[in-house]
Order: sequence, then structure tokens, then C-alpha cells
Amino acid sequence: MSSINNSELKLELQKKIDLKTKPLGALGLLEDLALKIGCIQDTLNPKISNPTIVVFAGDHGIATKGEVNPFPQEVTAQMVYNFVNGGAAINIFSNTNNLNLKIVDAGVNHTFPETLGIINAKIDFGTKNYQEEPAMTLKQCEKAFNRSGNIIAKLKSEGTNTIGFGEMGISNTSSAALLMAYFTETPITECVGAGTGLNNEEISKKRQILSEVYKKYNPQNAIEALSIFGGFEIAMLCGAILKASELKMIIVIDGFIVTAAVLAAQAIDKNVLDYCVFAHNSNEKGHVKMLDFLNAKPLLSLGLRLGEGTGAALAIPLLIASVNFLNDMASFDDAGVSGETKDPLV
Ligand SMILES: Cc1cc2ncn([C@H]3O[C@H](COP(=O)(O)O)[C@@H](O)[C@H]3O)c2cc1C
Ligand SMILES: O=C(O)c1cccnc1
Repeated sequence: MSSINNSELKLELQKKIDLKTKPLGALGLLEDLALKIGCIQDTLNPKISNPTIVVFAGDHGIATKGEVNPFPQEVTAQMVYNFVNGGAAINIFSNTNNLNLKIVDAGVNHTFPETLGIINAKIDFGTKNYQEEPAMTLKQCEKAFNRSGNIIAKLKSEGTNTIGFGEMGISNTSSAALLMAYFTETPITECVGAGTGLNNEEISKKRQILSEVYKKYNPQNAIEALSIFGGFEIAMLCGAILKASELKMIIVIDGFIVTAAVLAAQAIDKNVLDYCVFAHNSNEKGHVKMLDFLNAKPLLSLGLRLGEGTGAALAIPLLIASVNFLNDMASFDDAGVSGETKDPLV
């Protein structure tokens, strides 16, 4: 996939932004966002169509032991039913902001009825425990990429051009921490946090366990790292991010776990970052460092530490607002407002 490198369009977009009836730069990050979305869509008049949240759910072998996760593995499947019944935070925020919501079974340790209305892309009934062996085989990882890529291509063909990514998978802050350590070369102890609510003593134990896991392996590339440490939902997120960027869609990144998938995706193709908007900085330890590594400026800082795509769902109205100001706000000329201090291109 090629990078976005249309410097002429970029200048035109910047000019359009600068000639709006406001002091230069006064809309802050919304101006960066408008510029980015215009570049992604290769137009001075971008639009957000059928914005959709896609939540990938998967189970983790290590979760069955209950040593790194305060909640039991069964909560993953129970939360999938909660999503279907409309009771989770992501349902409420998607409804609040008129977003479509799709739930994908990437590999939950439960058989869901076919009539449930979720997308069945199950790779297996949970990953293996990486304390003993790699979470998945390279073949399963490849399968995960293909299946999530197909889901994204279908959404695009149905008219969605903006996707917010979310996840559900008990223990997946552990996978995300291991991936962060690998891709950012940060000591694993600095990548491990409280997840869904471990106390200090339990966090020390999680650090010790994950340090041992990290030492056990020596992945040679991004796919190997994903296969060893990943969950099926994280592998699917990585494949989905790669496909969405290939299809020039706007990708809205949620918290710690989805950002771990971005770390893997950008190691495979740096250009994915041209298409990613980072919704928020999560309170999970490590997320801010991940964002710094990616040179990302998150839109929101709300102290969230939930996942599910909640941060992405909350941020999408800001994307709509940025596109709307770019398209609809009057220029100094249109409005007959004086005070345009200089032509920004001169
Ligand atoms: C009721 C409930 C709802 C959630 N929604 C998202 N997560 C979040 O917490 C999990 C990761 O945290 P850990 O690594 O500590 O298990 C993921 O499922 C993530 O999406 C939830 C967790 C729980 C318990
Ligand atoms: O930031 C996140 O995505 C997150 C943090 C804690 C638990 N689950 C998700």
C-alpha cells in the first residue's frame, strides 16, 4: 500500500482551512483531523459515511488460570450476549452517536447460536496459553487476517468509509502488554498495568508472569510476535487495520489493546498510520507510551479504561464536526468578514 503523498492537495486543504472565519489554527486538533481526512479521501470535500464500530471478541488461554485477570474467562462470552442485547457501554455510545455496531466472534470459548446476529469468524475456542506454547499457529494468524480483511471489504462495499475498532477478550491487556514490549522495545514490566482492576500485589504477579512469558520466546517478525502473544481478536484487528488502510478508509483507534494491534500493523506496513485517528488516551499503564511511540495525538482524554471501542465511538462525532467545518463553514470572503491577516500560501 502506498503512503498518502499528495502535497498539492495538502496545501489546498490547508488553505481552505486557513481561510475559514476564524483565527489561524483556532480549531486546533480538528484542523489536523480535517486535513488528514481530506488527504485520506483525496478531496477538498470529504465526508463520513455509515460510520461503524466493529468489536472483535476472543478468548485467551492464560485467562483460565485467573492469575493475570480479575474476571473469569466466561465474561467474554457473557459480554457478547450483553452486546447483542444492547446493554454494554459500546451499545449506549454507538446509539448516542448513531453508529452501526458489528460484533465479530474471532475466537470465543463458546458456541453462539447462528441466529444471534453476530459475525461468525471463529478461528478456535480461545487461544493456547502462551506460558506453555504460542497462542496460535502462523496458519491461524493468517486465517485471522483473511477473515477480518473480508469483513472490512464487505463493510466498505456496503458504503462504510469510517471504522472504529473495539475488542472484548478477558486477559487481553496481557497480550497487548507483551506486544507493546516487543514492538516498542520497552521492558515488559513497564508495559503491564492493572487491566480490569488488579491491586498492586496482583500487578506485581502479572509482571512476573508476563516477564517469564516474554523471555521464553524470540519472535523474528510481526506475524510471529502476534501468533505467540496475540489473541485471535488482536490478530483480526491487525488484519482489519491493514485492509481498511488498503481501502483508504478512516480508521478510528480505541485504547490499549487496539493500539497494540496498530503496533503490529505498522510494523508490517508503516503507511497504515496515514489512515489512523487515535480516539483517546486510556488510563491503562503503557497506553500513553504506545501513543508516543507512534507519534499519535489522541483526541480525547477522559480517563477511560474499558475497551469495547468505547473511546472510538465517543470520538467519531469529532471527525464529523471536522468534516462539517471544512465543508460548511464560511470563509472570510463568503461572509464578508475582514481580518484575514495574510494569504497563508504566500
Ligand atoms: C465486565 C467487563 C466488560 C468489559 N468490556 C471491556 N472489557 C475489557 O477488559 C478486558 C481486558 O482486561 P483484562 O486483561 O484485565 O482481563 C477486555 O475484555 C477488554 O475489552 C471488559 C472487562 C469486563 C470484566
Ligand atoms: O484501554 C483499553 O483498551 C483497556 C484498558 C483496560 C481494560 N480493557 C481495555
